[in-house]
This record gives sequence, structure tokens and C-alpha cells, in this order.
Amino acid sequence: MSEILTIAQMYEADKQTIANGLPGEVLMENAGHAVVDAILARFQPCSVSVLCGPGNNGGDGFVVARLLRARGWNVRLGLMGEVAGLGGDAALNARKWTGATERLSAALIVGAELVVDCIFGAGLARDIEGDIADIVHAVNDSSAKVVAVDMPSGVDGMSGQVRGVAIDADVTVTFCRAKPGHYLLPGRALCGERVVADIGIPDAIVAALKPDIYLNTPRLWADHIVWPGLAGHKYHRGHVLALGGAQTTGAMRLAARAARRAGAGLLTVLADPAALPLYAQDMPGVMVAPIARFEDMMQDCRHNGVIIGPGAGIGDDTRRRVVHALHCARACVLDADALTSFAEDPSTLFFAVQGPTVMTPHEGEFSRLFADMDGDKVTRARAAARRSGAIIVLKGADTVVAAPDGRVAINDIFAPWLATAGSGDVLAGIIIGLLVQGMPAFEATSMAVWLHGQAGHKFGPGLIAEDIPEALPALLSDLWRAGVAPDSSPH
Ligand SMILES: NC(=O)C1=CN([C@@H]2O[C@H](COP(=O)(O)OP(=O)(O)OC[C@H]3O[C@@H](n4cnc5c(N)ncnc54)[C@H](O)[C@@H]3O)[C@@H](O)[C@H]2O)[C@@H](O)CC1
Ligand SMILES: [K+]
Repeated sequence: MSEILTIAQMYEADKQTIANGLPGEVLMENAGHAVVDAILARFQPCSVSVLCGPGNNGGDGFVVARLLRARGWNVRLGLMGEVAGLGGDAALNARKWTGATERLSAALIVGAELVVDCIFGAGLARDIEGDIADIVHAVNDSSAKVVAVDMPSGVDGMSGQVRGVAIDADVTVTFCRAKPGHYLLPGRALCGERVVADIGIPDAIVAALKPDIYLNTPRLWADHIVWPGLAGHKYHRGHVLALGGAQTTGAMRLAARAARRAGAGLLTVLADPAALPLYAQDMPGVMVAPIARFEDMMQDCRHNGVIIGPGAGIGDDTRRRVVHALHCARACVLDADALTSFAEDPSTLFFAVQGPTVMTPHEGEFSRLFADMDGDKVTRARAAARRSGAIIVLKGADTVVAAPDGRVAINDIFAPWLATAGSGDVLAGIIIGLLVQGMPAFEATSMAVWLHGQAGHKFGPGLIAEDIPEALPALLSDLWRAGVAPDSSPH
């Protein structure tokens, strides 16, 4: 499982490992070795400047400088503050450094082919300002390659936000497990290539901390996929009721196609009678029914999932239908207009949530429903899930899925092609398609977000929303084949 540790958990893991008998000095030595290994694997011997801050991140820098120098590399080292100001393992490693300790300044960057950034790591506590900000700018303006230790200095390890200014690294080597800031934007982009190195912290110590933030990979949910059995019947694969718009029909047509490609056994579009021929002609495999029959049809428990929002229109009708669907405690996916319809009265929406419910807001929709929430993306999505009782998908290039029980999955994929009309409708459709087959809500939603991202990444430039459902069969086939030998699951 790809756990992500909070900064507090990382400090706790360090502390417990040291209490278990592995000295901090060894952890720091291991950290320095891991960084040097990453450097040796990527760069030829060259002129290196190691920039050290006043804490243990700087301590790692003294180890890196010593090890590279021992290999004959031309190393300069600059320290923020005085050697006498260093404490603990950083002070110890400063004493082991036999080269010159220069003052940290932009002069160190001149002529450097490689910069090792050890100014601040997990201990970044405030915005970077003044002379240090000037040095960060000088690094970013130079042509030197940059390896950041733990975090690019200036990137907040929890939020991925830039505190004042931040180093733009080519490679970031972190220890034990990644932190949220390695995956949340803009931190993710500033890290460059990410390397997670083992420095001797036992897995058992990490597990005992019960991490509940994960990288969204198949390992998180592959065991929960509901594949049809040999004697599978379409009625075993769920029946989606998709509440389509009267005028805007494209959104639900996209969602419906995605739900079916994701494996839903049956799907009925309910819409204004005038619009039904459009839905029926477009998709011979769907059933259609007048929207007036919605409440009747919900009495049949075989209709085990509802999707409302894409093209629904904002107003009373949508609000009433959403509340009815939620009261029936079926799997519900609420997107777009189904969310915005409650902007004036979100508590009515949250109060109605009973069954497995997924809300898929983008930032704008999120702030309409959860206007008082601030903080980083993980914190906000998690708080929104707790308040609403629903799985929250906070969309973006670093989509976060949060469950009311506190679990969080962060998606990590390069798929800017997904920023296109209809893409969100497709995502909502994939989610309901997986939910009606009986997959648990957090896992189904995380899988849907992953599939959507992979589809966008693999298709690349030229993608339109219609392409995403068509990419699902190949992705699902890969997962299905990998499921035969779970250890080979793609991630
Ligand atoms: N045993 C451990 O705890 C280990 C820690 N390691 C390293 O230790 C790092 C964490 O060390 P620390 O907790 O000392 O934290 P840092 O070294 O990241 O920074 C802490 C220092 O920076 C100062 N500071 C923070 N933000 C500032 C700002 N904006 N402007 C000016 N000064 C600022 C603080 O006052 C403090 O002196 C990790 O990132 C990792 O690189 C590794 O050596 C592995 C083992
Ligand atoms: K750093």
C-alpha cells in the first residue's frame, strides 16, 4: 500500500525508530547515502554546491557533501547561520565535514553544475524571506540541476503550497514515505522526479501510526473490484437510474456511457418525455423512462444507484429529486447542478445523506457547499466528507478523494488533457458504474478517479470527453488480468 505520512507522523516515526535503538545519527547517515545514491544514478561527477539550513535538513547536507567529496567530486558547502548554532546530529555531521563551510549566499551558485538543496525540509515553519529568498531565486534562475533533500525548500510538506518562494527541483529525495506536499500542487510540480528512500525506519512503526492518506494506486482498491462471475447475470451488475436533463442532454449521455463501460449491468435514463428519443437514439443499450416515474421506480430496490447532476439544471426539481434519492439510501453520485442546487442550503443536502453517496465538486462547487472551509486540499476534502457523510472528490490536477472515516487518496497523474468539456460528467458516470456493482464507496470512487486519470494520460493530446469511456475496456482488462496475480497489479 502506498501510504503517505503527515509531517507529524514522520517525526513520530523518526522518534520511535530512535527509541527502538537505531540512533538518529544513523538515520541521518542513511538519509545522506540515499541522496548520494540518487545523485550517482543520475549525474556524472561535476561541481556541486550543497546549501544547508539550520536544522536536520542541513545536517543531511553535511553528510551528502562529505560522501560526494570522498568520491572525488568538487564540493562547496554553504551554511545558513553559524556552525555553533547547529544542534544534535546536524552539529555532529558538521564536525565530520572537512571542507570549508562558507556562508550561504548566491555566490555559491556561480559555476555550480549541481545544487543540493538542504535549506529546509519537514521543519519549514514560516515563509522564506530576505537573503534566503534571494538565494532560492538565484538557484531557480541558474542552469544548475537541483536535487532537493526531503522537500524542495519553501514547499510546505503538508499542503504542497509555496511559503514565500520555493526551490524548483529536478529530483527530490524523501525518506521512508512520501508526504502530502509531494503530491499536491504546486509542490508536486516543484519536486521534479520523486524518489522515496528507505532509511531504516521499520514498516511496523509506520503501520502502527495508522496512516490514512494514500497514493491512489490499484493497491488501494484492486482487492475490492467486483468482477462478474462465470454465471454472472446483468441483474447482478446493478441498475443505474440516470436523471438526464431536458435541454442539456450531452452531459448525461456521456455519464451514462461511462457508467456502462465501467460495468453497470443496466442503465435507465429518466428525462423529460420530449428529450427521451435523443437519449434512446444515441444509445441503443440504454432504457429510457419519463422523469415523472422516478419516485415510483425508486421503490424497486433493483434500481440500486442514482446519478444526478450532469445537465440537470439548478433549482427545486433537482433539489427534490436529490433528497428523494438520498432518502432511499441507494448509491448516489451527485455532481454539478445537483451540488450547486444546494448552494443556499447545504445542510439540507448533508442531512439527507444515508446510503453510499459520492459528491464530485470542482473547487468552485466545493466552495459553494463548504464556504467556511479553508486549508490544504486534504484537510478540506476530509472535513467536507466528515460534515456531509459523503465521499468527497475534490477535483483538479491533483484530485483528492476523502471518506467520512478520514481516509484520503491523492491522485498522481499527468493528464492535463482531461481539462475538457464533459470530462467531469464521465468521471461521475464511472463512479456510479462501479458503485452499482457493489464496490465499497471509497474504493469505487478512488478507482474511478484513477481510471479517469489513466485514460487521460494514455490518450494524450487531442482527447475529448467521448474518448474517456472508450479507454476504459483496455484499462479494466489490464486490472482484471493483473488480478489473477495480484502482486503484478499495475500502478
Ligand atoms: N531523525 C530525524 O528526524 C531525521 C531527519 N531528517 C531530516 O531532518 C529534516 C527535518 O529537520 P528539522 O526538524 O530540523 O527541520 P528543518 O531542517 O527542515 O528546518 C528547521 C529549522 O529551520 C528554521 N526555519 C523553518 N522555516 C524557516 C524559514 N522560513 N526561514 C528561516 N528559518 C526557518 C527553524 O527555525 C529550524 O531552525 C527532514 O526534512 C530531513 O531532511 C533526516 O536526516 C532523517 C532523520
Ligand atoms: K530541502
